[in-house]
Amino acid sequence: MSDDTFLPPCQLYLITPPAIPDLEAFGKDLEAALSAGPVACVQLRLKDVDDATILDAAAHLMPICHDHEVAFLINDRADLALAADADGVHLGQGDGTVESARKMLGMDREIGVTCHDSMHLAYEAGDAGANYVAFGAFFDTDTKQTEHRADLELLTTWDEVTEIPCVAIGGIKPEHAKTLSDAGAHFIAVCSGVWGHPKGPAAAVKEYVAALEG
Ligand SMILES: Cc1ncc(COP(=O)(O)OP(=O)(O)O)c(N)n1
Ligand SMILES: Cc1nc(C(=O)O)sc1CCOP(=O)(O)O
Ligand SMILES: [Mg+2]
Repeated sequence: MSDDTFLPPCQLYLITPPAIPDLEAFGKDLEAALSAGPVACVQLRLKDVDDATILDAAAHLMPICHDHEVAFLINDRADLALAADADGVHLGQGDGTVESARKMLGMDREIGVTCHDSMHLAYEAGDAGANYVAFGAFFDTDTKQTEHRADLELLTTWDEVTEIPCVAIGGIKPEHAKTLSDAGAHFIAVCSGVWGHPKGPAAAVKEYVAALEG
């Protein structure tokens, strides 16, 4: 995700829905989404399911991502990222330390860290060796109950003071993409805006990509 020599200024980062009742059907949606335009990363974010379900979903979805040269990360659990041979893990503030995830995953896998609306948390994550930091929520979202609201200035300041990429997340619709990119986001992370788009995920990806290029 972070070692390409030529990258557009801001790329799309897809988050899966928290429940995937039909893996076959979701795999087709994912294939359509990734065929529609450039996506940097997909994060498997299943909630309230057992480990076997996460590993089964990873085994099904990761090859689709890799066929498109898209990184595949697992949310919350470095141990499952390792067991699934995923490209990395996304850690929240309660999901364990970067240091212990790094010990488990080594240097070749990505570790991203939720930093809410806090430069302090972002510096801590960066110092601990995170590959990216995530700020949010930028907008209202029904995907998750959020307690923090990030602003554009955070992205701009972070972009000015560090080389570590930052992700913007939370209620991001296509019309927000350019503003976040211009402010300094290196990735915009989207769940419902893609999987819940009335015209389907492929149309959604096209809209986000066009907005980012716009
Ligand atoms: C890219 C990205 N940013 C933030 C989050 C949120 O992570 P976390 O705070 O651990 O909350 P949950 O997603 O686990 O509910 C994320 N998953 N991805
Ligand atoms: C998983 C997640 N984390 C957030 C944070 O603010 O840390 S907001 C969020 C939900 C992202 O989904 P959508 O694109 O549907 O709003
Ligand atoms: Mg988490």
